[in-house]
Amino acid sequence: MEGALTARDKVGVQDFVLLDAYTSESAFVDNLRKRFSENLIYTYIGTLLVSMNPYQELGIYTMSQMELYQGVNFFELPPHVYAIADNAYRMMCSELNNHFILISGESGAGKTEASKKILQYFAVTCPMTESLQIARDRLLLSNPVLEAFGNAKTPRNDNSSRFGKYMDIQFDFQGIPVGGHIIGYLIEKSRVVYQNQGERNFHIFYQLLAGGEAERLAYLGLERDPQLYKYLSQGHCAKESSLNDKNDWKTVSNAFSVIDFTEADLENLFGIIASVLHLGNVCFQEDDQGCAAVPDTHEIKWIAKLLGIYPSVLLEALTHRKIEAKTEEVICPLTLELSVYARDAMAKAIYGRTFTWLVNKINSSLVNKDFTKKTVIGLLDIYGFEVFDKNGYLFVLLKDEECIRPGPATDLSFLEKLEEKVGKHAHFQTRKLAGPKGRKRIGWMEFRLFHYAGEVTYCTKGFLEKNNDLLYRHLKEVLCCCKNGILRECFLVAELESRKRPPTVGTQFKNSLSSLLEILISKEPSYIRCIKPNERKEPSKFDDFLVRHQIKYLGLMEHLRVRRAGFAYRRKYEHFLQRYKSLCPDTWPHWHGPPGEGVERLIKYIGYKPEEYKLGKTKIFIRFPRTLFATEDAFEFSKHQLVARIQATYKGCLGRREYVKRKEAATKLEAHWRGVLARKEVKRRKWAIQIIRRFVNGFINRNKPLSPDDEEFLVLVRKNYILNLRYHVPKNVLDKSWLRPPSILETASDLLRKMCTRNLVRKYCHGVSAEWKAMMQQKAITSEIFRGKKEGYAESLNQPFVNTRIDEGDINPKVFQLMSNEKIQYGVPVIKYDRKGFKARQRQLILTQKAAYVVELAKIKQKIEYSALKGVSTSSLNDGILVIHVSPENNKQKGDAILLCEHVFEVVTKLAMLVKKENLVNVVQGSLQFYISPGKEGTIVFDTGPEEQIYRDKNGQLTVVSGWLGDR
Ligand SMILES: Nc1ncnc2c1ncn2[C@@H]1O[C@H](COP(=O)(O)OP(=O)(O)OP(=O)(O)O)[C@@H](O)[C@H]1O
Repeated sequence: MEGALTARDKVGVQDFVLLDAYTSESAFVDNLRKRFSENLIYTYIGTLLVSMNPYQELGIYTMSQMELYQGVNFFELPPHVYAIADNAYRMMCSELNNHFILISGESGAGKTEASKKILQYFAVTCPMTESLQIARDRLLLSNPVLEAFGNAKTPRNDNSSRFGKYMDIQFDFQGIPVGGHIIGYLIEKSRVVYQNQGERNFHIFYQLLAGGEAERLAYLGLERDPQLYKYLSQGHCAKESSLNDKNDWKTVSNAFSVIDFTEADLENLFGIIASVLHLGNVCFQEDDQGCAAVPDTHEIKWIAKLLGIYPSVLLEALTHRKIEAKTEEVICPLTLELSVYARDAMAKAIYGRTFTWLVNKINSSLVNKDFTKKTVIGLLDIYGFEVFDKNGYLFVLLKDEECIRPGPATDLSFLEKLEEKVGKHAHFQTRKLAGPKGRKRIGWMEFRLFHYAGEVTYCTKGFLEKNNDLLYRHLKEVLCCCKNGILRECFLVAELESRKRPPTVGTQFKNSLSSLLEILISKEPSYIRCIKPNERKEPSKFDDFLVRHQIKYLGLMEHLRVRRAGFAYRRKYEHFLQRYKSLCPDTWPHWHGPPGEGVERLIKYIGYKPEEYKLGKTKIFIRFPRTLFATEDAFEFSKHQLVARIQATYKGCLGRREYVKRKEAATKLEAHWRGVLARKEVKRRKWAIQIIRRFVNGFINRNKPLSPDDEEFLVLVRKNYILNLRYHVPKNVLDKSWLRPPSILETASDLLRKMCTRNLVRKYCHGVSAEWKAMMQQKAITSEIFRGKKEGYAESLNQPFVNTRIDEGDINPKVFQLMSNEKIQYGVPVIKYDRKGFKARQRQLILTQKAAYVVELAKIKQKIEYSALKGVSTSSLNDGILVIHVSPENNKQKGDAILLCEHVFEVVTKLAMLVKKENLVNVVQGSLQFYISPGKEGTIVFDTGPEEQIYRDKNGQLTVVSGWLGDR
């Protein structure tokens, strides 16, 4: 596609600057025709775009085309309206300045279409955020609404704009369209009440009738047929096949909802539109006095209802006029003609002001409430110049004078005034001033101007009236008091109070122009010149004459000549320097001298040849586009390097900043941490000092009464002692060991020791059986008897007493036998038990029954108590001799028994326990006496020796030798 496009562009030249015969109008037209025949409707003259209306869809406004032109250098692609839009946009973004695109051309040449294409281009290609989409939609949808109210069908253009329009599109710093502002200039109000043959009123009337819902029409008192309305049918083309009013109504209704119109707004708005239609149908009749009267008030009632006025008040205002005479107000009736004038004036006034209200309303929905700095691209679609047979209006200031002149002013007097003032001007002619030849072509009421664009004849009929644009005060008062919300805003009571004459159309136009100039002067311009190829709106038809005519009055040849002869490009020094300063080290990044000198230095550095440029007072002029393109290319190239450098510098800067930040943070952290550590250390040392001090004090005051200084020390001592004691607690009752306490803990230690012993004893006692207990009691008695008295006692402690111990060997008959063998008649009392009691003592030890032993002893006990047991003797040495002393009751009875006993301690203890006699046991040292029977008494000598023995010595004395201790 692109390739094909490029190939087709070879048809003719795409920039008139490249035309060889650039002074020839024919060559110019030829080039246009050639390209037009190939559907190439756009051609450049330098940066100006010439656009031919193709009157057909060419498929050159697609999304892919928009993408193609986005961000591309102006001359790199074939000429296009998108290239103009993109160029302005990119310049605005890069230079952050304001731009406007001026679109001019005759009516029907394609200005409105071009501005719509530009708007769409921005809407599609500019960056967008979700929140700003609504602003974009409103910008786009404001167009159909404005067109419905401000466009109309004319013979030249089915959708002719009947008002001047300037639209600002506002962009934020990122190039996002964020809002807009529209200025409407001088809507053609006269169209509301009158249309020439082949023309229509504004579209909205027809759209409402064709598309409005039945209920809405009924509410407004309207019928669908536009022919029924005088204001819609004068041009005899109310139903135009090329226009689809029904569909357009839908578009407009939808747009209303997006641009924040409320239901009340719409009711008021269509109330006004319907009122205008009803007004047109109000008919007047002349009464007998020649005054105007309304025979049928049907329409009046509808208007009164829709605008909220009393019908009688409205009726009076349409047929009467208030005249202020000194202090009085006089109401006088109007003639039929003046009533018609008043009616039409009212229709024009309410439509005209409603249109202004509409523009303001749209503006308030487009306003961007963020007040950050915006850059704008303005779109100026200026009125199409129309060359009619009769031109009814010319904006000449001189006219104004005639309107406000005292005395009767007529159209003829105006013409005379013109002749008087500008009659001598070469471009002005009237019938009177024309020569005999020209006179035939010009009427009495006409004058002719020789415009740059061509000759135009103007008719002065109705001139003053149109210029006056007067709405009778009476009607104004009525409208100021009406209930319709929109009209209440449009007609303010303050206006009535002002005695100033309202500005004429001419003055309004003049004012608009000067304010427009002010808006434009601060912006960078781009131009689009639209050309209409034929009058019949036919595609592919190229009317040489018509085109030539437009080329002429659009000044295109002139423009081309200037381009070729002069300098293709001119730029203020500041802007040029600002853009290209990066190309020269002296001007980059800042030039501090005058901008002109900076530019000089810059172009010298980049090597401009003298013939390529000229330096003016404030601007540089570059002769050839190629010079500028080369500079631009160099700039593009340097941009990348610059970007890299800026990026590197910026990154470096960021890096350094980050480094410094981190370093500072690290230093802070370090300092803080050190502080924390130091404080901790100080605290620790302080604590240590205190502890040491207390310990020292503790040592010093160890033997003094307790003082706070010793406390720590004591705590430690206590703690240590207690902890140590854990491991040295005695394990049993016999263990008498105990950890030596420090002096301060002696009392505590004693207590603990007692507790411990008690505990061990309790534990021990719990574990002691009855038998064991009994034995222990016996052992206690043993202790009483023998402790410290008899050798071997300590060793005996470990030997338990056993109830079953007594056997034949226990009370050993050995001694007895020893005695009897020696024929010593020692009698040993034999204890015998029979059931009849203690009867006999036999010389026999008959204790065979172990169990009987105790029993026998028990029995013996009683007997011995009664009878003869006097005591028991043992030696203090380590022998087993036991002598039981008995005092015989008679001579027959034997006395003491001498026994040798293995377990002497046990036996003696048990005996003592049985007998219960105090001091029963006698532990003797050296020897003991015994008595068996008279004459048989003797001594037992106890001795120690290396060997145990018992023997009788020569004297018959019994000697008992016990082993040295340790041997047993
Ligand atoms: N680029 C185009 N492609 C296709 N058709 C176009 C193009 N430009 C204009 N037209 C056709 O020409 C008609 C008239 O164009 P447009 O309304 O833009 O003229 P204009 O210059 O704004 O006229 P006026 O000054 O009367 O408003 C459009 O309705 C459309 O049918």
